[in-house]
Amino acid sequence: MRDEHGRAEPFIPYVDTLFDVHLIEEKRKLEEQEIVTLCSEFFTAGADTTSTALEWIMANLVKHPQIQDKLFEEIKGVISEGEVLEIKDEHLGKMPYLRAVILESLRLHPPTHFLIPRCVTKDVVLGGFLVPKNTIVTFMVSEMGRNRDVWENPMVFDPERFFRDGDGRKEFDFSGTKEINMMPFGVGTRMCPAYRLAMLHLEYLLANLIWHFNFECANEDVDLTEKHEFTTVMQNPLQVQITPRL
Ligand code: HEM
Repeated sequence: MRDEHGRAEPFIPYVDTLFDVHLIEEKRKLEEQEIVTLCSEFFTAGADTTSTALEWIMANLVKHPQIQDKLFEEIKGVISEGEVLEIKDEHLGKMPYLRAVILESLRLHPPTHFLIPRCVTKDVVLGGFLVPKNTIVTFMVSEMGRNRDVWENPMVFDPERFFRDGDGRKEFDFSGTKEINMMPFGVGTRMCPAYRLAMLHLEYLLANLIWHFNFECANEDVDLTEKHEFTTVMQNPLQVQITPRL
């Protein structure tokens, strides 16, 4: 979707909406400093997460060249002759394997291994355990995506797993209203407000990178050891040899 200036919709409304926020209990609008803080939080929350996600995706595509080739073939099948310079958002919806590659990487290597902690507001019995009021609860995002009871061969990078359950175009349930088997963006009222933007960014960046270049490992093998920083990054950053595709 694009606005009247031709800009993709997810990029437009955030700052505008902050000017319209009305704090009902305090009966006031946001102050300038609050708007600046929210904008800065938005950049921090968005930049590291997206770049970390992209690094893990590229690492897996370098480690598994046959998956990179398959992705390139999908892109080639969508782009018609003469339309070679830039893959645009209207092409992305026709690339289910592209989306599956990104989902598979977010399952196995979610940029944030924990959600923002929650506090229990009243005593709850969950799975036979009492969770008392005021308990701080943390959700282990990476453990969910690697759960053997839910995912077959969870440590194998296999984008095809997102097709086995349907025709591959079935929309993945990010919000977790139907089922929750992974939650790279969290779920519920505090889930990542920018998950659509993040997916669009990743699809756009990845499709254009793979369309123009071939990525190969610059070392003996890709080391997928993790290191916990603000996001969970590669301990040994990815080093690649990049060749333009002819
Ligand atoms: C691959 C990229 C991204 C991932 C994996 C990601 C993941 C997450 C996660 C797990 C949370 C916490 C959700 C919860 O506790 O339930 C979150 C919150 C948030 N994210 Fe993202 N995010 C990404 C991209 C972005 C982008 C691009 C932006 C902004 C442009 C953004 C802005 C935010 C904000 C503002 C919050 C806090 C929401 C709140 O506290 O209510 N994120 N994100």
